[in-house]
Amino acid sequence: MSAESVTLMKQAVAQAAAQEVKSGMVVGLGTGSTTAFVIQFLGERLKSGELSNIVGIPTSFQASVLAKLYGIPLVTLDDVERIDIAIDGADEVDPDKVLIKGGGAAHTREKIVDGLAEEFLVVVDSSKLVTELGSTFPVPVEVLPLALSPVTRALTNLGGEPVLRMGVKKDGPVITDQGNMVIDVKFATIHDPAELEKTINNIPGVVENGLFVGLATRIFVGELVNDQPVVREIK
Ligand SMILES: O=C(CO)[C@H](O)[C@H](O)COP(=O)(O)O
Repeated sequence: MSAESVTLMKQAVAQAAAQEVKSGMVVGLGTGSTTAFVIQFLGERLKSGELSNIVGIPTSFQASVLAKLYGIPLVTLDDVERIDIAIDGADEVDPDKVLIKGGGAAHTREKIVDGLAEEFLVVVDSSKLVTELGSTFPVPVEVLPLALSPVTRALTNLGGEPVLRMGVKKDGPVITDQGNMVIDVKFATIHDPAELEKTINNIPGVVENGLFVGLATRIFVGELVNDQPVVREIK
């Protein structure tokens, strides 16, 4: 599929998701190329007066920069008692609505914000739908730098193939917004994602992993039908 087609699907699903936000809502702002469009569309709705009085909670430096660019007022978790809706992307979505996230190394803050939201709306293009979790994407694990070696060994002992994520246009590893590193772990199969999520997080030095189990409430999928972008919701 061409890059243009994927962009069309991302824009369509982002537009549909942005319509789910109502005036006065506290909105979790996800990270990635799909949610970048969501933030843009929310900003446009605010500017046109169609939407008013929303505030955003960013899940990353990227989300915060985009929100400021598009005029969405930002607050922190200290300022609000609830998050009405969080809209975020994913790297894989399985039939049970279990996700792998963290392609942008933002899964730690994403899990906090998305997990607190009354509604967590996932926005993906159809390429992210998988029948077997972990078949196309490794599980990202954020780790404190001092614990890199023991955590890597522990992940190997769990049956994974850990690879330290390296920067692009930057020598050395990717550094997260929290100042940590990311190990991408490929598992041959993931039989019990809930158990694996807990087991990985139980390794001393692990901050958070990208398995999102039981958090997504709605999934919007953008796809192309007869070359036209359409959006469907997975029930
Ligand atoms: O989890 C994420 C960032 O940590 C992203 O939501 C995920 O990687 C999907 O990104 P994109 O919309 O660019 O495909």
